[in-house]
Amino acid sequence: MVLSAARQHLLGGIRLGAWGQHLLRGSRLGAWGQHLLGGIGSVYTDAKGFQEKEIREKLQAFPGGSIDLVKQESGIAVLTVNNPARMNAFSGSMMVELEERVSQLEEWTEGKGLIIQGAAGTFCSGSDLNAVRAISNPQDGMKMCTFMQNALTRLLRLPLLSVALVEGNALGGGAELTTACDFRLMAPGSVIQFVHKHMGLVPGWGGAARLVRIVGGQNALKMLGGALKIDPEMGLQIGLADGVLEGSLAGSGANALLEAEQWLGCYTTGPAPVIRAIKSVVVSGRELPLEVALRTERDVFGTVWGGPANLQALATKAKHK
Ligand SMILES: CC[C@H](C(=O)O)C(=O)SCCNC(=O)CCNC(=O)[C@H](O)C(C)(C)COP(=O)(O)OP(=O)(O)OC[C@H]1O[C@@H](n2cnc3c(N)ncnc32)[C@H](O)[C@@H]1OP(=O)(O)O
Repeated sequence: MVLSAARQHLLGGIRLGAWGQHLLRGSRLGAWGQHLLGGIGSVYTDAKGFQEKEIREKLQAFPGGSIDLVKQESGIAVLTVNNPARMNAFSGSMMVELEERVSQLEEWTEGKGLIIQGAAGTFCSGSDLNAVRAISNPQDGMKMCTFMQNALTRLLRLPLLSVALVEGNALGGGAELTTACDFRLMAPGSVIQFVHKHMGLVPGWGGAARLVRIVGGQNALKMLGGALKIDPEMGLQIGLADGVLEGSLAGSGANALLEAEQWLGCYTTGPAPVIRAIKSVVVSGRELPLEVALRTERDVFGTVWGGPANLQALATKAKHK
């Protein structure tokens, strides 16, 4: 395949999942279509001076907790931020595990949806403050941010419809993590709060850039400037929350998860290639200049046109009443 200089530039740092690699071999897809269907990857690369291995080793020096992934037959995976003794704060090793779980999801070609939750009824209280204290110099802070921006960008670009199931608190980096999902569902009594100003900081995991795209610049300024506690009602009002869990079902982790699965199921019902193509055209529309997005949409369209689901729908003379 011969790539133009511009295409090569665009491709810099992109990691293909297995599906993307498969499509790459002799397919009709353009470069972005290939990447989108495989889950396009990184913002930073070794070539751009990002020493991932070095940062990974540094983060591993701060252990504790885990990031647990369960891929279900239904095509919906559940990712759990698990460090309940610290209200699910992210240790360094959990940051590394998050990146590894994202890699596993990039390889999961049968997947359609993803739910991110915290263990034990609360979402995530951000970075582990013990680790934060140990690396509180600008160089190390920027390295950690680079690593997390990469992981969260790849997470948001997965060809899966993703939802953050927010129970309890999503604070600091935890609030940023909610913005790396397509949707946010809030349980009664839950709070999303960018506490960064109170810590003398701004978001660094890409949370500010994503927040502006979700709620607009005005609301983002208010949320960051006031370190506002966003409850479910306010979340719905400003478009941060896409739904609020029923009070009757909330309160127990298992029920909240069940409710989130039902909610997400409204959007993930159908064949995986179609659901993944839907996410891919939305990512391209969200992230790319219009002309590139249009070409990508055409290319992704080509993967489903005349495909099994399309032919079956044509054969059954579907009516959409
Ligand atoms: C801001 C930028 C940065 C980034 O983007 O990377 C960050 O995210 S920094 C972290 C920002 N988050 C915080 O500052 C959270 C601080 N914690 C709290 O406000 C409270 O602990 C709260 C509201 C999460 C829970 O309050 P609650 O009264 O219900 O419980 P405890 O305070 O008793 O907490 C239980 C236990 O968890 C420990 N904990 C909580 N959060 C963290 C954290 N982020 N890092 C490390 N440890 C945390 C807390 O210290 C308690 O431990 P204990 O040994 O019992 O004292």
